[in-house]
Amino acid sequence: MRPPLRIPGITELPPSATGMRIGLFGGSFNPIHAGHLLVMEETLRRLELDALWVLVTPGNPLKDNARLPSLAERVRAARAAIRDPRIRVTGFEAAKGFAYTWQTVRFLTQSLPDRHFVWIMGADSLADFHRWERWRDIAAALPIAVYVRPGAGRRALASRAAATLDHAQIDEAFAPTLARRPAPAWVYLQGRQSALSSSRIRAERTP
Ligand SMILES: Nc1ncnc2c1ncn2[C@@H]1O[C@H](COP(=O)(O)OP(=O)(O)OP(=O)(O)O)[C@@H](O)[C@H]1O
Ligand SMILES: O=C(O)c1ccc[n+]([C@@H]2O[C@H](COP(=O)([O-])O)[C@@H](O)[C@H]2O)c1
Repeated sequence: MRPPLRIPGITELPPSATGMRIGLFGGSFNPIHAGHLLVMEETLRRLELDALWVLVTPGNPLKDNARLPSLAERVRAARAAIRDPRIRVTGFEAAKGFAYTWQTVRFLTQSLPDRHFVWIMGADSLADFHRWERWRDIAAALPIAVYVRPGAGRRALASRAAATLDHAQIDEAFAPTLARRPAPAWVYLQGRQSALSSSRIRAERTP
């Protein structure tokens, strides 16, 4: 029998977790803000997820991470900001030595094949998704939910990834079925929006 998988920050993974629908929300969270919390709340509800795992990245490979606060600080702040017990925060990618999302996705989908994982991203991330390492493998490994973000919608829907995956897009009316669909499958979720961004918060902090 497979030994139980331990992921720091993700408490129990009981046998009853089989079939659970779990959202994976990766980010730099430098810092976490109300826009992130809105995406978590809305995707939990609209995708009818059982749980959501916040994956605090050691560093987005497409960003300059020279001034990124430590992983521990960002994990701590994210935990302090989140009240919903269905949401767990982990920085486990760093401990595993994963620099790229395809590695995280492959590890989780292979280690826990009886869970239904969905990757969650804001619309700005879809616009750049074709620049992610092995992005086609990510899209082939698990369904993806893209959440609307002010100023990013047009760029996202006109992006290379959206065009390549056009055949796999489902109507948002079917969002509750997304997690159980075979990949590739993705949905673009419209809804309440937040114009907040970490970069704006950082800029306002700088004297
Ligand atoms: N206001 C928002 N609305 C929708 N999605 C968002 C919003 N803010 C962040 N996201 C999404 O949350 C995830 C993590 O984002 P991240 O931690 O980089 O925050 P950010 O505000 O985009 O940061 P920065 O401004 O430094 O780029 C990404 O998928 C991003 O698209
Ligand atoms: O794997 C990649 O090439 C890759 C490129 C850009 C972003 N990502 C991931 O996308 C998530 C969002 O990153 P960020 O910085 O926009 O919050 C986070 O989990 C990153 O590790 C991953």
